[in-house]
Amino acid sequence: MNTPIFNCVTVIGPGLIGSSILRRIKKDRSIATHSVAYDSNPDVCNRVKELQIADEVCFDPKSAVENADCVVLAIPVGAMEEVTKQIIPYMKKGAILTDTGSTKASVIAAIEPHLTPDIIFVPAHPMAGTEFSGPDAGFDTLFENRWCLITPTANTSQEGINKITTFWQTMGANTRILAIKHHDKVCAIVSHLPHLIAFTICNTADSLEEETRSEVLDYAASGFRDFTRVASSDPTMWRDVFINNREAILEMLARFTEDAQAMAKAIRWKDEDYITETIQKGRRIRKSLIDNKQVQ
Ligand SMILES: NC(=O)c1ccc[n+]([C@@H]2O[C@H](COP(=O)([O-])OP(=O)(O)OC[C@H]3O[C@@H](n4cnc5c(N)ncnc54)[C@H](O)[C@@H]3O)[C@@H](O)[C@H]2O)c1
Ligand SMILES: O=C(O)C(=O)CC1(C(=O)O)C=CC(O)C=C1
Repeated sequence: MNTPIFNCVTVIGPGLIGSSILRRIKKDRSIATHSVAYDSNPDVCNRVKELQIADEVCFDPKSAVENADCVVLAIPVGAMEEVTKQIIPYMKKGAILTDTGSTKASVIAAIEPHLTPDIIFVPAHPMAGTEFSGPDAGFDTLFENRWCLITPTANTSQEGINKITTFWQTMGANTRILAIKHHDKVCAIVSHLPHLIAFTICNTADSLEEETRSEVLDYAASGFRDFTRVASSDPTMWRDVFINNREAILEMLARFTEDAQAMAKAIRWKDEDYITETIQKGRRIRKSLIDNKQVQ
């Protein structure tokens, strides 16, 4: 076997994303010879033990990170600062610290001030997931053929970028380097706004008068059903994403609102061309996702 990328990888927060990384390491030892898991919730630690997806489970952050060559923070973006403060004093010199957070400017701002010069920080974000969370939700093929976006800071070394690129590529992902602000704008439109809309449409349906609300549940066709899948995502994760990428999300929401108003006007004035063109654009986007194998 070739030399593994890392001797020891520690995953902090073995939920959907973290447990998928651990499962992939179990399957492919060229990623790491040893894996460690730690979670602030002891029930999660015990479940990871039962599932046997990590070589070692720790119940405190210090012992979890002290032998790691790479520590992956797979926790909600609002918890990044607190956990960084807990682990930095105990990390090995020259170790890599990386994360999977859905927002990047806020995560970097939370982590960077607490770094010591001997730790290499490589921010990353796998564009893969589901509406489920927790250690039971993960699976080893989650990152297969999906993008992982890497957003180096001015201090990230090329060696660190190369290692994390190989780490994600070995887990099946395609990688791309993005500027931090650009990442947050792109994710605001492709991921954060769709979730905001899904949560909101479900709330709107729920606040209808009783008679209509029960019919929503009885007759929900696939259009509404698809929104409910996205809307069943984890509240802590999404609360943190909305608050930590608020500028970009509010900008995309303003643009969306303008376009929705334009569509409303076209419907009011029976502007068939505008309506048809808008629907055709949607169909073209769906087709290009299918062509790029990003949906079945
Ligand atoms: N769910 C997705 O689709 C998805 C996709 C890509 C990236 N992400 C990002 O990856 C991260 C993890 O998301 P997830 O869906 O795997 O979440 P998850 O809820 O499945 O798992 C997160 C885990 O972190 C633990 N945790 C929370 N605070 C902690 C703390 N202070 N110390 C230690 N452990 C702590 C929780 O107990 C939980 O087990 C988030 O930053 C999220 O934005 C999520
Ligand atoms: O596939 C889903 O259901 C997801 O919500 C995954 C999804 C997304 O919006 O695409 C969610 C958050 C991320 O940070 C990346 C991926």
